[in-house]
Amino acid sequence: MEILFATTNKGKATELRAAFKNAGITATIKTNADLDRPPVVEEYGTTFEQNAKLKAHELADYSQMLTIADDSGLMVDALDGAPGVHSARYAGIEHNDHKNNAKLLAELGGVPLKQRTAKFNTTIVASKPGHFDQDLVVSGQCAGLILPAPQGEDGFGYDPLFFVPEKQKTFAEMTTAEKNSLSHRGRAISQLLQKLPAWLEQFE
Ligand SMILES: O=c1nc[nH]c2c1ncn2[C@H]1C[C@H](O)[C@@H](COP(=O)(O)OP(=O)(O)OP(=O)(O)O)O1
Ligand SMILES: [Mg+2]
Repeated sequence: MEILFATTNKGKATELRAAFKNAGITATIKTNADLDRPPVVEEYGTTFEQNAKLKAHELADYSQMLTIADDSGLMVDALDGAPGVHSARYAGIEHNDHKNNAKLLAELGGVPLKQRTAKFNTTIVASKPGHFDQDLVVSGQCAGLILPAPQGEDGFGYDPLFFVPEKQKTFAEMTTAEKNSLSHRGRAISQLLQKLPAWLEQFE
């Protein structure tokens, strides 16, 4: 089986491929980087589900492949749920992981650790070209704390700031397998893998 993962984020692709492999699924996962001139999707939705559908539908139309997309974000309680759906462009137009992390630390300046609670969400949509009314939608969440300084070198995005109390580690201090075992994305992927076989049967 060949699946397009409609993403420009290499970290997401690494995690999804590892999770599929760990579950014994021998699918070939392509991403936007494997396509010739893939469209750039404007993520103007107000929910994770809307943005995941925008990405899945545009790339499914373009590639005519079975396509999945992931829209994720970090909700920080002390910031009333920000950056949320705006997590990728938190630092503005010329955003990158480093600038986004710096902005998050600045916004939380002085807030004590106990009040730095946060939650990650991933929503994954699976879409079949021509059948967007039958999208499969799954989600996963993970609770943690935003540290006052980065810790760890692995992962991507906000990983060095996201501390998981049960493990006493940030996501950036975990292997891909360990992060997948408890992360928002790992949980969403396990939901996806549970539901995918029955969902695919509808189209046979
Ligand atoms: O596990 C994660 N650990 C740390 N940070 C994370 C994670 N998952 C998403 N993030 C960050 C990356 C991006 O700043 C934003 C999601 O934005 P989001 O639009 O879903 O992803 P993206 O623009 O990086 O890639 P794409 O839309 O092409 O799939 O939250
Ligand atoms: Mg994005």
